Amino acid sequence: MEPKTRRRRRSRQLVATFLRDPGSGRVYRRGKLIGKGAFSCCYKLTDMSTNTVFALKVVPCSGGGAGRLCPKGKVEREIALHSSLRHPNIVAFHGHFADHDHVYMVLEYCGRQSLAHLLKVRQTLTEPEVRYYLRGVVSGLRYLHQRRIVHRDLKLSNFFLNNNMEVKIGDLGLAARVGPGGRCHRVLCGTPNFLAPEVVSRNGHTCQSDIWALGCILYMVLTGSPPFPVGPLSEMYQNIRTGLYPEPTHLSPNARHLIARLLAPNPAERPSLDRLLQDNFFTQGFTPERLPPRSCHSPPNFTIPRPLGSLFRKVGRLLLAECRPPHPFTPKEDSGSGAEGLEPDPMKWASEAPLSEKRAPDPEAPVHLLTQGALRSDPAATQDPPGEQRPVLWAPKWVDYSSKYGFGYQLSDGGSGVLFRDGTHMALRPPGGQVCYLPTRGKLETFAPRYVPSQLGAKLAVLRLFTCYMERQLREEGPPPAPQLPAAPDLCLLRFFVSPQVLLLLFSDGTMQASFSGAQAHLGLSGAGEDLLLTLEEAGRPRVSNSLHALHMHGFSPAARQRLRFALQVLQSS
Ligand SMILES: Nc1ncnc2c1ncn2[C@@H]1O[C@H](COP(=O)(O)OP(=O)(O)OP(=O)(O)O)[C@@H](O)[C@H]1O
Repeated sequence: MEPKTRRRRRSRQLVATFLRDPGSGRVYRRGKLIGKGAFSCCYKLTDMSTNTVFALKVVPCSGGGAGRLCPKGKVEREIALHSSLRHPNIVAFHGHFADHDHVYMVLEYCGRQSLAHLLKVRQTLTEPEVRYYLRGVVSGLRYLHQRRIVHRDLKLSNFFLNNNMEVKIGDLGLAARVGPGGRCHRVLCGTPNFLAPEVVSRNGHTCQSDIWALGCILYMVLTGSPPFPVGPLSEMYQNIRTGLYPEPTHLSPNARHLIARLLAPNPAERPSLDRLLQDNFFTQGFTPERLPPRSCHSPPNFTIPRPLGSLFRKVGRLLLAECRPPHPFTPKEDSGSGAEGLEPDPMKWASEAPLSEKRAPDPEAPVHLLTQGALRSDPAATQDPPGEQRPVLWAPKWVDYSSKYGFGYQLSDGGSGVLFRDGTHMALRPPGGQVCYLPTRGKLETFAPRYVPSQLGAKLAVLRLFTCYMERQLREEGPPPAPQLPAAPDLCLLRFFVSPQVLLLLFSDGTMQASFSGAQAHLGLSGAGEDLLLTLEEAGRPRVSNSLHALHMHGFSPAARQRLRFALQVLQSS
């Protein structure tokens, strides 16, 4: 017997290296063999005049060709149907021609093969990836169904991926238009363990039979195995008819619920494509806008999901840019005297140039308070928000008087603090008003209010004045803040950045706060490690906190994502 490799090489040579489409006059160069199917082979193909790369599907139409002979009429039906379609999530059909031995279809080249190839490497996919791929598939399938076309062979190997990881439904060899009753001929075709109960029972394919296949696919990509494993046909078909599959208990409740909806034995109970996208599985989890090519080999890293990663990089840059050498604190005439000398002109408080433009302060320059603000701290929530309700410490009010004294803030636990121009920090801690002074980082001095040393009197006066001002002048809308865990005595503000649109604060416990004046919104990152907590708050909406671990598992909701995008836009323009 001839060695296998030699036989394969010879059958491949049967497809010429240069091919001319007599209809268009285009000349193509055949490239390497991509793979072989039951009735066809697929090659890489280059248009000689434009260098565009395509996939060439070659179907033999006489004995001795590239593969098994295709049933008569099948390829013509495939061409007639596929060539009429144009959609970003369907493999594009660019042309066809034939010679004595073969029919050639010039198709869009999908350089990253198919989801079947990907799953073979990865074993299972993460929920955000599955949402991403399914969104594309649903979009392509909706297009087909709107044209009364059922695919009838939806499976992972027919979901192709181009170089940009965009998913494309391909192989329309079994696709057919449904008749007036919404059904195709009552034939048993497709991949056996993805067949819907009505197809197994020979009641014909409908659009809902494709939806069933999506259920099988969802199950398979999340668990790594099909819901109805190949086995004795009668047993498998019985399980399909009754919708009996191993319960994937390790999946999220939303994933399990959607699988159950899709694998409803009664086709009428399966969701439509539009309803499918409204399922909690889609609406309560984050869907990446694109996936990196490396996700073909390993799970993409959603630990800091987009756009959060970019946002924190930007925050980091802005805060570092604000990092100036400490400047001596010389209140001179204001020293120890209390409020009068410091009382700023309220008209000037918000009228100066943004701090992003400011230079190192000139001691002789007139004193203006540059920026001030207040954010609503606890909007009335009428229902439990998704996510967690852990107490989060943040600064709803602030005063920027850094041109002369420092930056003051009030914390949600009722305490307040000032980061002085000389880099020292002083805070008043509730309930007794204990004074916590940090002359340098890591060195904490605490005093009862009456025993503050006289050399710190000026700073205490500034702190008191700021506190008083924030309490009196900067009113919050809505109810007073909810009770909070008190801040640690050594908590201090490390950095701040103020522009007309945004305030950024970085505290010594790693808490980062970004507050957006126009939208009355704020986001914060607090805690550490697995407990890192992202808090989003917006006027009129309940505050939502999510651990980064939960975001890693389930991703952002669309609303949270939108808020983060907004935050990023604001920061980028700062
Ligand atoms: N448009 C395309 N771009 C890139 N690769 C493709 C394209 N179409 C098919 N392929 C690849 O070519 C190989 C053969 O595909 P083909 O459609 O001929 O058969 P199949 O889908 O593997 O099997 P069958 O048609 O029997 O279900 C497969 O590996 C497939 O991933």
